[in-house]
Amino acid sequence: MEPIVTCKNLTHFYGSRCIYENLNFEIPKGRILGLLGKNGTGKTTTINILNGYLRPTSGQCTIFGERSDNLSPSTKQKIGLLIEGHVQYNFMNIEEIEKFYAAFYPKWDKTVYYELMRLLQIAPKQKISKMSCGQKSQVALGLILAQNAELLILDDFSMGLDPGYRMLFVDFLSDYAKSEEKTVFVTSHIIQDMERLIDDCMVMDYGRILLQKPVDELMQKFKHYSLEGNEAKKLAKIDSFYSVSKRNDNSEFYAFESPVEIQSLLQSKGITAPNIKTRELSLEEIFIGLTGKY
Ligand SMILES: Nc1ncnc2c1ncn2[C@@H]1O[C@H](COP(=O)(O)OP(=O)(O)OP(=O)(O)O)[C@@H](O)[C@H]1O
Repeated sequence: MEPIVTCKNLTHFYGSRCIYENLNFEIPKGRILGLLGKNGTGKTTTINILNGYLRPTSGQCTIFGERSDNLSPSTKQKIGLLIEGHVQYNFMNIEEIEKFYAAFYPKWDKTVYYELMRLLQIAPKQKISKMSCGQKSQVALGLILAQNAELLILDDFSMGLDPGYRMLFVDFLSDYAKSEEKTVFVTSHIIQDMERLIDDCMVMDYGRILLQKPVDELMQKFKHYSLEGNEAKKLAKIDSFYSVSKRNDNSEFYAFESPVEIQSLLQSKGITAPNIKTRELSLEEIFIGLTGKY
């Protein structure tokens, strides 16, 4: 089956500044892809290209088989898009805004909207103007889900939500996407949320893509290693090691290799490490290990 989203050799420059070159990825039907990157690495740029708001400098992006910069109205209807996070019609209440939006979307499914509102304890008569920033985000998310789109593109979906509501929403979205076979592309700065939600991840650094992998594989293979003594200089010369540093009397690094492979790599570089320690990582720690602390 053809993937829902296909990006081939996507390259974008703002003026002479390269955001990235030759980005290739696909999102098969029913998968959730998370785009992770530090501030200003190009996540919103990618979302704008996907939505056809921005034409890439070169390369091509297709959605449901059509070029993203020339989508037909019927294909646009299949895409639910969260860009700003907030609903604008402050004078309406929860029920009124649902009815208003329903008129624009032929496949509108109010059940999912009211289910989410109930879970988040937002009453039907509650006025949007009297809601907090986080509550408004929740309404916006409910309205996106009710569109019953086949592809959901959610930029920074967790903006303004507190930890409890974020977890509620992430679990709700994850169950909903799996049961309805929705395809999802998300960005968020809150990486713990991504760990619970996404199937595949793409990590961006400034000017390039660092990595694309299924999250399970990433979490299984990428580990933190710590060995006694200051060997940071030698370790930094090993290309496959990430974020080599010295901490107190230890040297630390991150790598995809297994402990056995690490031992033989170290031996080949003349480093003896009888007491090397390995630690499994959360997705947030993996992100820091891959991209560095700053
Ligand atoms: N229209 C534009 N013209 C010139 N430069 C831009 C434009 N839009 C974004 N940029 C620059 O391109 C880079 C990537 O921006 P983008 O908004 O895609 O990053 P992001 O990963 O979404 O960031 P954040 O995590 O802060 O939301 C940033 O350095 C930004 O300043």
